[in-house]
Amino acid sequence: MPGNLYNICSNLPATPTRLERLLRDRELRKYSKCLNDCEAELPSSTQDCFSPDLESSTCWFNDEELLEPVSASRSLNDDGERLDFRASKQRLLVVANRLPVSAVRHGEDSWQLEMSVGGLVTALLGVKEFDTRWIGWAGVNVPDEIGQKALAKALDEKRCIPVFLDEEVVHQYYNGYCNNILWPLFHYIGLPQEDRLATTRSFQSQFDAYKKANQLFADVVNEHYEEGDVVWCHDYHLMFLPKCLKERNSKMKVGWFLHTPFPSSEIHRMLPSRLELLRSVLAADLVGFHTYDYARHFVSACTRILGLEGTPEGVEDQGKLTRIAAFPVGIDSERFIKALELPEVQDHMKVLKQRFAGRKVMLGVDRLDMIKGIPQKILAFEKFLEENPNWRNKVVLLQIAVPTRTDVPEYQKLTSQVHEIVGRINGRFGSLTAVPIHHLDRSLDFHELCALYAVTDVALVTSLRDGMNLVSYEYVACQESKKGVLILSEFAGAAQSLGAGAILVNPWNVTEVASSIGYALNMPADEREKRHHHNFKHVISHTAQEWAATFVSELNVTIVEAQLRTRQIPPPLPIEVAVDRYSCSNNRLLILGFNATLTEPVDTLGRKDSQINEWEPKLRPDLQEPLRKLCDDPKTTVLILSGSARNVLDDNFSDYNLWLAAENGMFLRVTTGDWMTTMPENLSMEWVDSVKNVFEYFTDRTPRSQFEVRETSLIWNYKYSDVEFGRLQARDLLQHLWTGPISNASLDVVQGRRSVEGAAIDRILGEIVHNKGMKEPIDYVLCIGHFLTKDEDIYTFFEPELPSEVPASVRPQVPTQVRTSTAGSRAALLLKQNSMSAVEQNKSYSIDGDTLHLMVTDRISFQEGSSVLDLQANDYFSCSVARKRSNSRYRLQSSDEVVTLLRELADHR
Ligand SMILES: O=P(O)(O)OC[C@H]1O[C@H](O[C@H]2O[C@H](CO)[C@@H](O)[C@H](O)[C@H]2O)[C@H](O)[C@@H](O)[C@@H]1O
Ligand SMILES: O=c1ccn([C@@H]2O[C@H](COP(=O)(O)OP(=O)(O)O)[C@@H](O)[C@H]2O)c(=O)[nH]1
Repeated sequence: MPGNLYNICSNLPATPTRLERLLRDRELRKYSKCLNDCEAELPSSTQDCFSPDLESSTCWFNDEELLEPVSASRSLNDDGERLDFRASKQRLLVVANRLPVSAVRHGEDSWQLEMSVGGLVTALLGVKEFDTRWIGWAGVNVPDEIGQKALAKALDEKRCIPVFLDEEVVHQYYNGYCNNILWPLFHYIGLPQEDRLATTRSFQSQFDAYKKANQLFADVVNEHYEEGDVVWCHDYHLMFLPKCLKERNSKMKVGWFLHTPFPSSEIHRMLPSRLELLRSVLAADLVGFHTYDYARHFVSACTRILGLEGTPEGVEDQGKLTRIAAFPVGIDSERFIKALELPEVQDHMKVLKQRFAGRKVMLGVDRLDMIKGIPQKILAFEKFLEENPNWRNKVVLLQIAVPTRTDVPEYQKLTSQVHEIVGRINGRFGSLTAVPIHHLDRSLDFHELCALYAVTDVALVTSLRDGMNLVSYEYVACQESKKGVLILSEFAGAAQSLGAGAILVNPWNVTEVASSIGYALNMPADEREKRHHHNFKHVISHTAQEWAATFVSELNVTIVEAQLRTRQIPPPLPIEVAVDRYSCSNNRLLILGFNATLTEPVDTLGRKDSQINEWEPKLRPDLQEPLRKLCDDPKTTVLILSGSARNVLDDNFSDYNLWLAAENGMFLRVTTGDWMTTMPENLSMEWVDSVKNVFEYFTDRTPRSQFEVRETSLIWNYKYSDVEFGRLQARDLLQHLWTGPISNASLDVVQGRRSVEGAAIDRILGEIVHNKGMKEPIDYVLCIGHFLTKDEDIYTFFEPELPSEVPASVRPQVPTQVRTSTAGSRAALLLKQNSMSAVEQNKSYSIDGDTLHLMVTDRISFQEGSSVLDLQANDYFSCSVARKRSNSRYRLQSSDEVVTLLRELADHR
């Protein structure tokens, strides 16, 4: 989950870390909710917050409830006084293509507002903690001023603000670019197959309209924006919006959330406007997705297509970090549960039960969209009937297919296709008195839908891809008494959350879906109960309210962090001084990066995607001579520290007398010796937090799995979980770890019998000191490299002035056996007794059945108190190469300047 809440101590330091800020926020929310809940128990006269009217059956939410004005959340201050949060409620501008209501015109200045259908609206209507205004399109063309004014007024009562789009823009932007290009592509359906030239032309004009529409949304946001507002942009319709907003006001807090899947970068790269869209989204401060998979795809699109740096936190471009995280949405479960008690809903339930007495009822509720897999669902049902004649008069499928995007030709084709299949099957298996499929081409009101959810035996969700699928959540919420079975597509985001209780299916496999129908219909009561229980627990504890609160909280914290981490551009390295101090010193350590430091500069973006991975760095020829001289100087130790693989360093440096650390320090060797493995032990907190987030996310969604934090490792154990589901989740978890938070970290993931483990160590320095048997302390350190953000700790590792009580978030991670003491302006490196040398920790593997064990052995310890570093502040030079912002003390423009510097040093023995 985003906003990991571990490692929180009660004594918060003066500068709280991100985690601490998030925790405070969450605690405050919980407290506030708790008070609200208590107030809900009081007689209504004592409440000053609005109670939703659930009596309305004509629309989902009544007027006041639609966007409930600020409710009174109360808390106590430190002195026990009551505080009213009303004044401090944060203003939230929700910007989405779709408003929660769609407008129908009844006269020149008269409008009727109807509830919009779709998961985005459902999710956002659950958001009640903020002072919210909703900006969007009312789903209708209003060319005249009188109409626009009247509609704006009607919407204002619901705290909605319209964006007026003319018919042509809607056609090109909404029907065209959004629903005919982005929607199918993001759901892996591909791009439209039309005449090539026509397609190219329409791509361009539709993309232009898309940008224009996004600018119109931005204009309305700007008009209503007040300083301090959070602007939360939603979905694929508004990928261009973050850029438009930030260009106008770089201080605006902008978040963007995608409700659909984000596809693999291989799919995204098909999009002609792939670069522009990614860059525009990255202008946001926080970018959210329903699942880690989608987030990972997005990060890899940014790294592969834009050539940017992916970090565990997000994507970094020239020192600007866009935070990327998973925020799985939920529903307002209480609303559904309470609705079941209402007389209207009870009446509907009674009618339905009578109508289908003696038959099992299966339910499908979808917008009539190709991603929902409606034909596949119906064909599977047909196959089930075909293979199970005994069920033919005993089961019925109710399919609610809400018309959607009806101006898009693909949707029109789908409607005819579905009608045709339903007709054929009803003709084949129906009788004079009953048909096996009841297909409704319309939406239902809230009460009817709740009743349907409550009385049906099986829900069938067969999406071919689906961002989340809230219908599955709603079904579970309404099944507390019946304990019906959920058959759920593994391609819906919800599969990751509800997979423990659902029967997961591949909707393309009609045979599998048909047999799952049989399994569900015959499932014994105790199994149904167990499965339902898992899912119900999840649905009521992961609500839409919590989703929004977490997102906004994370956005606020991201902004504070960005301000904190705004780093100075370091001054140019004073080469003369560096050389002068070098010549005065007796035991020097030179830590040199490789890529972009000792190699020719490479322009990543100038090369094609496929070339990025293939390029192999080569030591600059003009560096060979100075480097050899430096390596041969007995007073100088040279360490090449690189992300490159061992063979790359071997190829370039085998002939030199120096130390090589490959794969970001995972492997180490002196060129006269063999490669050794360094076993990560001291975890960088940044790294650990991201991994914990992932572990927590999966633990939360995999019943009976646990995760454990050990001194040197994190373990996720699913041996008590359902075997199949556990394996499935482990696979997703692993995949996410590899390509996401740990893609660049120095650690190993080990898969044992049903467990996933990771650990990290950085002890290279101790090994060098030990191996060389240094008698004199190191009195000069020069560290230069094009180290990326995640590796920048190397620059501050030796900082003599570093205060010892700096908060963990800004303190460089110092291995436990290597500590800098900060007496005066000197740093002393002490190696403590019983600490292990990195190199003496040898990893060995053994395979036992399907278990891979990893063992660590230690052999050597250092003498207590031996001081190996005696560094004056002015004998330490950390220097970044070709980076705009950095934690280093100095900078060099390019590797050309590195050549100049190393030549000079080589000439001063
Ligand atoms: O606004 P429409 O064009 O009529 O379409 C309705 C909505 O469809 C999509 O919903 C998605 O959001 C849900 C909630 O996050 C999610 O559960 C579902 O899987 C998605 O398909 C679309 O993303 C929305 O923008 C539309 O409003
Ligand atoms: O007649 C209907 C049928 C469905 N829905 C709602 O539409 C949403 C569908 O959301 P989901 O996430 O399942 O898919 P989406 O349509 O957003 O792709 C759910 O909240 C349903 O309750 C509705 O309002 N009226």
